Amino acid sequence: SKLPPTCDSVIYCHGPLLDTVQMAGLYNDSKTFVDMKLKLSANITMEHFKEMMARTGSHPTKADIQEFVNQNFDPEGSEFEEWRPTDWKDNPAFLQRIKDPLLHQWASELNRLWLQLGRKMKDDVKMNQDLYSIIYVDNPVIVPGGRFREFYYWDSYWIIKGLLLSEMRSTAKGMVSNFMNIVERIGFIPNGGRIYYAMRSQPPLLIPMVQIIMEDMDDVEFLRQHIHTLDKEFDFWMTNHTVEVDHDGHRYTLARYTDQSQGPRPESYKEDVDVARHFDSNDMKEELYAELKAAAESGWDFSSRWFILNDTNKGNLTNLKTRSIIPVDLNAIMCWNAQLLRDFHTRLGNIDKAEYYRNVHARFMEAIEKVLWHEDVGVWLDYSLESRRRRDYFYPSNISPLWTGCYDLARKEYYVNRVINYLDKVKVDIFDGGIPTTFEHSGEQWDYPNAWPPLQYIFVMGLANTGLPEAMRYANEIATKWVRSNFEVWKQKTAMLEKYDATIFGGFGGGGEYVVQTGFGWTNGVIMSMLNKYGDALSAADAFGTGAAESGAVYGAHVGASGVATALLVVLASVAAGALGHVTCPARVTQSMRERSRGAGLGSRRDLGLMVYRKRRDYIGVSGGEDYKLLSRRPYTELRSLNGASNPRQR
Ligand SMILES: OC[C@H]1O[C@H](O[C@H]2O[C@H](CO)[C@@H](O)[C@H](O)[C@H]2O)[C@H](O)[C@@H](O)[C@@H]1O
Repeated sequence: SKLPPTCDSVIYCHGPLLDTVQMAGLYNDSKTFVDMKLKLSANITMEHFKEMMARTGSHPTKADIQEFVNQNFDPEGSEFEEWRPTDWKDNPAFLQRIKDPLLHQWASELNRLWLQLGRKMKDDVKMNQDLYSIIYVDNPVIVPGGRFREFYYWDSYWIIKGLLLSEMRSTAKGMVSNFMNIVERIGFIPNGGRIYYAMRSQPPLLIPMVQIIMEDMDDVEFLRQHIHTLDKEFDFWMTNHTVEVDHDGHRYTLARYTDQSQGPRPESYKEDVDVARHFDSNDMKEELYAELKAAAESGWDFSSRWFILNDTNKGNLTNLKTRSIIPVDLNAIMCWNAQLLRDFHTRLGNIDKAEYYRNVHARFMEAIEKVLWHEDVGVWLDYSLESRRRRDYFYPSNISPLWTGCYDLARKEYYVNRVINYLDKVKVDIFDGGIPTTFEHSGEQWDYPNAWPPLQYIFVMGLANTGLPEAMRYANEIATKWVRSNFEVWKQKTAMLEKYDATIFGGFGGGGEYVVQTGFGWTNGVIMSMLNKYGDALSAADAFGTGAAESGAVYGAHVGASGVATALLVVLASVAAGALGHVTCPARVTQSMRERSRGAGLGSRRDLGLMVYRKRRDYIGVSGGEDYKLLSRRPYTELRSLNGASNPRQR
């Protein structure tokens, strides 16, 4: 049977008007047109469109189409009025936790950015919803920024984290209340706050949003008032997104992203139609559109993570098979949701419901363990429904069960040790600008070399939450790089970006179908969270006076006193304790580091140059500075290849 369009509107979601305007390519960004406001009703606008088509013999020029749009639409952004969040304050308490004066000042400026990202809708939107593509909500929201002028579902989790640190409780709660209202009206939360997003969702983080609101405010009445809405959203995901997976003679229920609508994405209409030209039949084009929309639902639009070509992740957008992949992170989130709902219902005294969710949680735990965990690889991996095989590629989401606590906590050491070994093997900690999204250079924005804020957060907090020293050190190291690299961009541009470049210290993200956006909601929330967690010890630059990991991201072992003698003692003690494989100071490498350091103006450091070779990992620790630190974990070979080369960080 025929699927419905992305929404009913013949202006914003389907039909000849949308097709004519979007295919004319009037704007650099296809989203511009579908965010415009109608001057008159949809019916009258359609009459004007038909007249224009008749006048031009159904072959309007670009100028004819531009004139039609100018005469019938107001510019994008017409739905908002001036708004200053009433709960904004200039000195929230979390700032006091940040000791480094530069980072403290930066955090204070980030706190100020909420003032630029707040949006309140005009009353006219409520009264004349048909003239707008924006979905009306009662409470003002904080948007991501740039072209993203409406709420985004999963972005809002990190935005709300930041708002709570900024003590903007009423704005945060208002956003969650909007979501509750939307679930009641629409049945689930759309990808973003526009009607053209209303047939797909995004990673389901409403229930965790309520959890962080509860942690902050402990408002049981709020929970009681909305618990049924949370049940409803969870049901939506269970009903529409789960599949049965036969594995090793057992049947498991797991979730995946999908789409049940017809046609290209209205906000990227031309882009989608152009990719669909590779297919002849309408059915195949529709299959592609569904895969594109399912990928958008995942939040990773687009990525080689969703390509299947001969059971690999090679290819391009024509190879998208999002609906055939069971993603680790979605299932980790579903499992977490079930656990939180169990906790919420227990708190409210709803014993039967709590028992129901205890069961659902247990089933997700088992399915994640049996289908997605791999003892031999030492991590969780996405699963292909096509080949019934795991997809053994690195993604930060591979470790998301650590973040959501969806693994057997009684065997925590086992899982965490395996995961750390895995991370050492894939060597994702060698980059100066954070953890890359994948190792594939596809040109898509959720691929190498881009590094995305939510993924850094999931990665860092996942490791840190385990409470185990090696994992916490790893988390600290990545958080340090991320904060410093974001700060470097801020120093250059006074801007926060939606994504960065993992391979370049202070590098911008790129690729995909639109230019990198600034603002930026989740980026600010993630940095605030990291500064809140690590700000008591984190500095804007390391002991060498640079922020780059090249000269050493802080590894974490800060060992007082000074000098090589102390350092050696510490190293030997570490070896004795089994932390390092063996110690050697290869003269050639030591010499080259000295030269490089001198080149960087660091030659006067009297104790610079001790090298520690970590055999187990083939990584090197570098000592330096007044205090001894174990620093970079860059591979030995990479340090060698950097010898004498110009600084690769400079663009
Ligand atoms: O217009 C193209 C796509 O834009 C959005 O995706 C990207 O931005 C979102 C807001 O920051 C973010 O949630 C998403 O992860 C990004 O990939 C939108 O969500 C897509 O649906 C849309 O097609």
